[in-house]
Amino acid sequence: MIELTDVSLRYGETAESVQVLERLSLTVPPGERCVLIGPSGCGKSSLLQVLAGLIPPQAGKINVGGQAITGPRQQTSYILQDFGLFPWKTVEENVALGLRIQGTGRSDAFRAIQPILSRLGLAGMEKRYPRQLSGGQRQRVAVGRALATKPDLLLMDEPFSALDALTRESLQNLILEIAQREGLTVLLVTHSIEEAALLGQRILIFDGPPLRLLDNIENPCSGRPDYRRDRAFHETCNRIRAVLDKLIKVGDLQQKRQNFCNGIDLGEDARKAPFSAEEVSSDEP
Ligand SMILES: Nc1ncnc2c1ncn2[C@@H]1O[C@H](COP(=O)(O)OP(=O)(O)OP(=O)(O)O)[C@@H](O)[C@H]1O
Repeated sequence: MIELTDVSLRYGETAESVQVLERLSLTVPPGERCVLIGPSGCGKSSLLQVLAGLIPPQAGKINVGGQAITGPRQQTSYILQDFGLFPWKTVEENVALGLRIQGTGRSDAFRAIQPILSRLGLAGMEKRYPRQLSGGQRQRVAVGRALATKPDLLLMDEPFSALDALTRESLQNLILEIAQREGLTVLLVTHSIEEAALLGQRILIFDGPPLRLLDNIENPCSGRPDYRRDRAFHETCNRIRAVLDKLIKVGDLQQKRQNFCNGIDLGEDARKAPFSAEEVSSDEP
């Protein structure tokens, strides 16, 4: 179980400082795949980093699996958008890194990761360096490294955004299969509506900063075989899109208001522009 209670985070203390989290509370049950989606800069990555114990919040409590988070936790793995691989380490050294940090000897660690390498289609590539791999293979190494330490919580920050559509799809299927089989709790940040609908049993749509929950969409069919082709999948995509469209509309109107304040645009809609998504009705042009 993940529990955040009244968590606040601010970057910096000057006039330009950003309040990214403001008394944010959130609960994710064990084994749930939860997707976070929202505009760029709203604070999603910051939330993951706080959960990973990489950034201490100024206020509030974070509890993962009954443990208060005050720093990185052994059973939490974190996969970054840029893979986070060490270029000077081979595939097996990169995958075994977490185990080595935990104190496992080199040869034991290499033996332990063999099933994972096979599973990820990386067997035979143990001695290669990241530069000798394709983008999809590099991301599989990152997934392998995250899984090698047998985590119960997997945090992923736009893990597939740099990949081509086919590789992306095959890695989404892989994560889905592993998460279901191992009963992993997953928190995934994405900008892709389809990825959110495919992987998230629950989709949290945020605005910010500070990060604010706009909608919480239950998606119980996620993980069903062939869900991508299911009507329910497209309905979920449309629900997410409708909330995000509303946000974009607010952004556009706020920009017009800003222009109006700066004396650039005297349009009627600028003067009436709302400040938040709640103020925009869904049928507003
Ligand atoms: N180390 C930092 N110091 C100061 N400000 C930061 C820092 N990291 C992030 N920010 C600011 O905090 C806000 C939230 O950033 P964050 O990366 O959490 O957003 P995000 O929703 O993940 O964005 P994206 O989708 O573009 O990755 C942004 O305004 C960003 O500029």
